[in-house]
Amino acid sequence: MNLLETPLPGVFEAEVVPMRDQRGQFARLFCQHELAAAHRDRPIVQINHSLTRTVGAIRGLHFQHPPQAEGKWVRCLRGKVWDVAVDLRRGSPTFLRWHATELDAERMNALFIPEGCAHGFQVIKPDSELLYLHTAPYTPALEGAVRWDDPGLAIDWPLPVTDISTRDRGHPLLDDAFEGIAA
Ligand SMILES: Cc1cn([C@H]2C[C@H](O)[C@@H](COP(=O)(O)OP(=O)(O)O[C@H]3O[C@@H](C)C(=O)[C@@H](O)[C@H]3O)O2)c(=O)[nH]c1=O
Repeated sequence: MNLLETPLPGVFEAEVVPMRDQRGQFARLFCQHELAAAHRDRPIVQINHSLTRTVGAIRGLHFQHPPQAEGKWVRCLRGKVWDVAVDLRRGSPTFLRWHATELDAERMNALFIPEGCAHGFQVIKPDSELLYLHTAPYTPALEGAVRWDDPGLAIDWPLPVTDISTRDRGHPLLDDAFEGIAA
């Protein structure tokens, strides 16, 4: 596994080097030791999966507030998505900046989104499946979100949006008083 820094502190991309033979391949998807610079000693407490059918569909941008702020590893198991992390951490040198990378099932690369960053993605290939490893349990009462088209973020989505949940369409925009969330 190769761990790559991104412009956002604490956001990392992990590259996987699958072992191939005549039967197919074998790949290590998570290794606390090899990914320690990103993952540190956080636990993995939930593993989730999603399927998103339509090219151009967007999910996000989601995070959880403390005391259940979560880090998550996001990987595409089928298809390809444009995956984005948004820095909402109060006092961060990259506050309100975003970083995106393509997560491609053929590359098996993953993105680590730390506590205090929102996450979302847009589908590039139909029927894309994502696998999430979470460091905190899903806690609906502490869910937070920012809107995919917030002008204060100006995220450069690669495709027109073709599908989005009613909830994600309705998140409020950030206002000038927003100072970030404690991570
Ligand atoms: C996220 C989540 C949802 N659910 C339920 C709630 C709801 O009935 C259904 C679908 O939930 P959502 O619409 O929130 O699913 P979705 O929009 O796919 O939510 C996900 O979006 C991406 C961008 C992320 O980063 C994830 O952490 C997660 O927030 O599944 C769980 O039971 N556990 C979970 O961890």
